[in-house]
Amino acid sequence: MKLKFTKMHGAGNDFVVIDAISQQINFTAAQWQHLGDRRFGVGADQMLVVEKSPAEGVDFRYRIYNADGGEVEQCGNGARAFVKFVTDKGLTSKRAIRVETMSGIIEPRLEDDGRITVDMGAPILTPAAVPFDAANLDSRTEGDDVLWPLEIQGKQVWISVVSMGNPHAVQVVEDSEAAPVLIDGPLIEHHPRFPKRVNAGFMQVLDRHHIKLRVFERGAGETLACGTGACAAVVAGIRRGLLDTPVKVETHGGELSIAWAGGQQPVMMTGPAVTVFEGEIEIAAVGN
Ligand SMILES: N[C@@H](CCC[C@H](N)C(=O)O)C(=O)O
Repeated sequence: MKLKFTKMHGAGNDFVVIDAISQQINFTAAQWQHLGDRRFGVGADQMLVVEKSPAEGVDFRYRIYNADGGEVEQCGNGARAFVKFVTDKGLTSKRAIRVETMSGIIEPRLEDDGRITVDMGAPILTPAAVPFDAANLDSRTEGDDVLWPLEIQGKQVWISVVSMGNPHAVQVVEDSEAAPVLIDGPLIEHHPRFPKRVNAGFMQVLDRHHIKLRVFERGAGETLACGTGACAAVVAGIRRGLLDTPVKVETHGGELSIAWAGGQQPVMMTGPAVTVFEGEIEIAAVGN
């Protein structure tokens, strides 16, 4: 079939966005991988699929597939791209949109300056719900946070575990540029303590309102920015007593602003969404 798509990015985290209201989409993992492939397909960190929601009072549903073909629960930068997509395509005239994701309903809002703010909901901090297997581990506390020791190839790193609908392991590093993101990232992603794998964040604190962040994403490798990773890092940093809301998050692809008042308050993420080009690609039948 011929698929119409829009190539977009949010702070360099890039997406193939697909209107599944006017097109019938039922791809295999191999077909998602093909779309995400930077040499043989379009190339993207994630594929985003926009659908109508069957739920009352909800405007849309959007589904998220990582470049490895796996469907996942949440994507912060993707939520902003989604808003620009449905607005630019005339699929809604609302500025505040209720959208269903695999991990629940989020509420993005288009700002006057063109940036998008997303209410990402409250962070989930119970290890089992992340999910993280904390059995027989000796944790330590720092501020209000609980840090867990993770063994990776004979060394120990201390991580905060946070779910923003999807799982994150966040560690504080002295220098994010020198951090072993490409070596430790995949080991953390596949660590047996994370039964659904995990996104691995490496955060450098510059001051109480400013961090640098690199994220090795589950199913996509290191990306230029990760929205849920930025939310998880700021939550961990505030709980550890290192940061105060709001926090500017500097990534390799741009800046995000994250605000969180603590506890069960929602994490608010503001940042850009950009359309790169529109295209069409032939999708061959591969996989089941
Ligand atoms: N890039 C995203 C997160 C996408 C999903 C993630 N790789 C996962 O598997 O959970 C973001 O901006 O949040």
